[in-house]
Amino acid sequence: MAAPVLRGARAVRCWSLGVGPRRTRALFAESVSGRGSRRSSAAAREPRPGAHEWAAVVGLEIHTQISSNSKLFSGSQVTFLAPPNSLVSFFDASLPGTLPVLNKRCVEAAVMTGLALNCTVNKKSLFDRKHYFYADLPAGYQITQQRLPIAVNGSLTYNLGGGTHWSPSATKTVRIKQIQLEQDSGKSLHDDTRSQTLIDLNRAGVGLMEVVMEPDMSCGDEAATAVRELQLILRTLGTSQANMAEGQLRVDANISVHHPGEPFGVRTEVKNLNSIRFLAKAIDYEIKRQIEELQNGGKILNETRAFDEKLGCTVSMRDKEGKQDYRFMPEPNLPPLILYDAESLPVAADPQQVVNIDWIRERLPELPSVTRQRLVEQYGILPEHSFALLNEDGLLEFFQNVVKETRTEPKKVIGWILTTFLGYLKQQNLAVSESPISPSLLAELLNLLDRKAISVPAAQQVFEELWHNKGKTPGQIIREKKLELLQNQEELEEICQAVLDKHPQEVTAVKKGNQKVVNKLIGLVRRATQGRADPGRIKQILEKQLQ
Ligand SMILES: Nc1ncnc2c1ncn2[C@@H]1O[C@H](COP(=O)(O)OP(=O)(O)OP(=O)(O)O)[C@@H](O)[C@H]1O
Ligand SMILES: [Mg+2]
Ligand SMILES: [Mg+2]
Repeated sequence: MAAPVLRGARAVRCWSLGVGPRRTRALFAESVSGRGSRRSSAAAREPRPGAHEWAAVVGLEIHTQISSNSKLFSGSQVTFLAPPNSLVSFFDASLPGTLPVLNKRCVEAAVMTGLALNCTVNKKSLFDRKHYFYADLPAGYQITQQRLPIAVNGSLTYNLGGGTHWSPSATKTVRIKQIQLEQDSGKSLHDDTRSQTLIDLNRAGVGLMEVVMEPDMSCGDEAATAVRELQLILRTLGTSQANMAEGQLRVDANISVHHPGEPFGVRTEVKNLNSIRFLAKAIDYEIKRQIEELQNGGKILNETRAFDEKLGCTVSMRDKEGKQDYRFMPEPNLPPLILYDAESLPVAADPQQVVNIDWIRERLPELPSVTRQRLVEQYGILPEHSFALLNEDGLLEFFQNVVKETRTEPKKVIGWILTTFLGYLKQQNLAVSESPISPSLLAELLNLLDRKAISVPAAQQVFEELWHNKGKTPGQIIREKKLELLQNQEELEEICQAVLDKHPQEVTAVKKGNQKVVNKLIGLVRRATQGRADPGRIKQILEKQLQ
């Protein structure tokens, strides 16, 4: 049962790609009932179930830069935006006679990432040379792990509903085939005015993890959500900053289409996608293009394509038909990479020289999926809110600090954080760390609201003031602007009566049974008190006066 359910759900998500929801549901029903049931001779003449349907298959290769002060095999520094060619050792420039020296920090990062992604970490892995010729690869080969990578057979779970429409059924898992350690290349900068290419080797030799996923996804939205979850995990671990805009995380998307029940189609590979939005767009475009191509009697070539951001389409770069021969060979200058666990660790081992998998496992931080679950249990907030708290850097800490300092229930605090606070930040494009309001100020404001010293609209007004006038406290603002809630019952009763006296028509309508008009009257009283009266109390008084 699992496969058709998944496929149905996937296709629904992708129906904008030309696979309509009605047809998708039909496919689902057919796949279920068709299984194991004998087909009548009339049915046998009908086209096979799924023959007119298309299913898309997506598999990602993700290159992510390891957070480390130095490169994978040399001591050169790793810094973003350093002057060109200022971070290049003799080894990075491939001078003869130089040898690679493996960076332990990069190995630990790959082990940690592998463990967080439920992989088996190989106690022995191997390095290989992958040859290709490009000006920004001075050695003519890249050191990678082709035969035996550092981690294999993992999984990544993500939720398509994420921060808005979370539901258990939108939880998906993609299998991870392997994680391999490899070197990054340099950068080629094309100078069109002088028609020349300039080479910057600062990035040459920086440590990368290539995370290869199995072809388990089926549209841009799934790929985008999976990559976002991976980014969050990498940042939580501290193994990569995974910032796509700075090139620290780059995605190659492999895409094919086929008729359900038939073997997978020929894949194309869209290289070097550097934003989540473009990743989703490129995949959805490519699925649509391939379906159209096949429907028009064409063929899909096993080719490498690029995404043209301006035109929003993919374009052919080079075909893989004559499969590029990378002439893989074992890297002769690096011995097998041996890792240990508590059991295999030699007694006299120098902790500086060995990597102990168990030691790393014990120090894994709380992973995002566990944090979310804890937040839901601890604070009673909705699962989608737990996603939203993790999606913004520093937001969870801010929320927790507010909760610590206020009597207001976390369930109410979350509303202020996700609607008001985040709304203001977004409007001004600010990070949480740049907020003009501290957690204690917001907590103070919520305490006043909790004590019913002010109304909700007045609290919004105080928030606005706090945001724009640094240095003031909620108490000061309330006094200055006279925003205290009207506590005096007699005064409030007088205001209510005055409103009723001024609006005889509304009074008659209510008396005739039109209860909706009461809301209008409450609004009028609120206006008369400049939002300083509690709506619940106004309602009570009005109802009494209208009897
Ligand atoms: N039929 C298919 N449709 C879509 N994706 C596929 C299909 N078959 C394989 N894939 C995906 O293609 C990717 C293959 O990556 P892998 O690194 O193994 O090889 P490669 O792309 O040939 O090598 P390179 O690292 O040089 O790009 C995987 O992410 C896998 O899930
Ligand atoms: Mg690959
Ligand atoms: Mg590839």
